[in-house]
Amino acid sequence: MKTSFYKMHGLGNDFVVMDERAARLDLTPARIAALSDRQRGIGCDQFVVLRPACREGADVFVRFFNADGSESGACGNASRCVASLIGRERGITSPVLQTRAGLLKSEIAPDGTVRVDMGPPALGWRDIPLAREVDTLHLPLWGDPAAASMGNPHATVFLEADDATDPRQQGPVMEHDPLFPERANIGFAQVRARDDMRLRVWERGAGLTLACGSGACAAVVNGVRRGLLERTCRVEMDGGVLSVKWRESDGHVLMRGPATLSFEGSVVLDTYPR
Ligand SMILES: N[C@@H](CCC[C@H](N)C(=O)O)C(=O)O
Repeated sequence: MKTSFYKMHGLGNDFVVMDERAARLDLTPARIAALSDRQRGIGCDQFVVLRPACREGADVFVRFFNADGSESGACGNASRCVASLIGRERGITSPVLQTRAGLLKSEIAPDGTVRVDMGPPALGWRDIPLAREVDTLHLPLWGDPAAASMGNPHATVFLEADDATDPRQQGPVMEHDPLFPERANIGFAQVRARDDMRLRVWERGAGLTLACGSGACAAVVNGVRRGLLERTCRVEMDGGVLSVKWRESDGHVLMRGPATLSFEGSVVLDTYPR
């Protein structure tokens, strides 16, 4: 029996989306990792599963998995993609996504770009989470990173504009540092102006990706906390640009960017190890 999927991306951060709203699929972490494999499976950075919403006001419940099969509470780029999918399916412009990190409101603009309210960041060491009490604005790690959770753990290193650090060297070491009991996504930011930043993100469970939505939100929050950025900032990643605003009135972080459907396909799940 074939199971259909959507292949989508947000600025080149790519996703396989499977729908469990009508019936549960036999998706174990091992099978998700096998399907996410770029040589032996469909291939993606994150694997997204849709379920029926169980919270009042939500249109769909979304679960995010990394390519290694681990689950994450948040994924900014996939949230925009799912919002655009649900918007098209239901003919609505403001889908509400239920996630492990809470309800996320979205707005689809006439040009197809999507704004997602990612909610407020969590900045306390227990909430990120960190293994012990430290100043979350200055972690005792290489590069003096700042930490924040956007529903998933992030640390942002602020590099000089001409710094040649390769995220593939420092990223995996920092992802697995014992200070992060659930591992972490590591952002490498270069502030170019108070409203303009370049960012590369080594993602937990997926490696270096072309863009990371929650990483862009965390980097803006950390840049503002460090006094380096304004609350509204352009974030340029290798896959393109996101616009991020850390709203003063309620502390929510708003992220706007594109959401693209690449193709639809189908796969025989039983041929993948479970
Ligand atoms: N690509 C994402 C984040 C995906 C999850 C992350 N790797 C984690 O494990 O927390 C985004 O766009 O936010």
